Amino acid sequence: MNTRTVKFASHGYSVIPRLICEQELAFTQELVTDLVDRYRGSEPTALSVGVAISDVSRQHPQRNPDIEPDRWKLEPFIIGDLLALDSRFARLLSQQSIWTCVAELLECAPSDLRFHFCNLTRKPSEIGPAIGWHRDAENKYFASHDGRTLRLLIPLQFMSARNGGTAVVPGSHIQIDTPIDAAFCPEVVPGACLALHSGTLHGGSPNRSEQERDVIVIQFGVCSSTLRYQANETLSLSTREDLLAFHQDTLERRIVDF
Ligand SMILES: O=C(O)CCC(=O)C(=O)O
Ligand SMILES: [Fe+2]
Repeated sequence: MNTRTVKFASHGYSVIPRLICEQELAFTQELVTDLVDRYRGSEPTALSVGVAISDVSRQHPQRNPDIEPDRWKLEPFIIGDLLALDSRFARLLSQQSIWTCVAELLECAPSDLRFHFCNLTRKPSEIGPAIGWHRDAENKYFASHDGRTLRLLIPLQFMSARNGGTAVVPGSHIQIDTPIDAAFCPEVVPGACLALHSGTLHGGSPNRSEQERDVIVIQFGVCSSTLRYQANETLSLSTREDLLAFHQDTLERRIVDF
């Protein structure tokens, strides 16, 4: 086992430098800009898989103090099922570096890994809401019985405490009663990522800075796990090969359409 895997197992999180290359990052940023524009332009498919800043602010006013929900009905907080909205996200999701890294952290062969889902979670500058303290293992969207899932958070801008970065409580996946006072907000540069163990307590403050904070969240699991909850998202439970084939197919269809 390498040092990163040992540290991840004991701390419950890891900052992985240079997960994706500059070119991949730039491509993903373009896709996200497009997607956010589609949401702001009220495209029904984008709205149907999203949660607006207005929704979260109305539902949890304490998470977004002083923000008037009605002003932000077309500002996305979360956009889910990215592959359904733009098949080009398969290019990011099938990156070899991502699968190698996740297999290492979940201590399995890359062929045993499964993609669960991905989304875009945003804390827009000045109006981004806080995210309450939680453990992903307890979510009712996509979770396994054995807790062997992992989330990668890939920020598209520099992420830190200043712009509502994701704060983690180190060791809280092992020591269940670790106090939240022990939380720490790692700095993550674009192209790097924050990997989270499913049992690690995490959350984050509102973003009142002038910097955007867009994060691509990807959840992975292993093929041997049975699932407690399973969402119906495009290509859920795919292998890397399935995603590559989907991506290839999309490229060929685009060429034919052209
Ligand atoms: O966006 C964040 O800071 C956290 C997102 C998160 O907790 C999750 O997707 O599980
Ligand atoms: Fe989470």
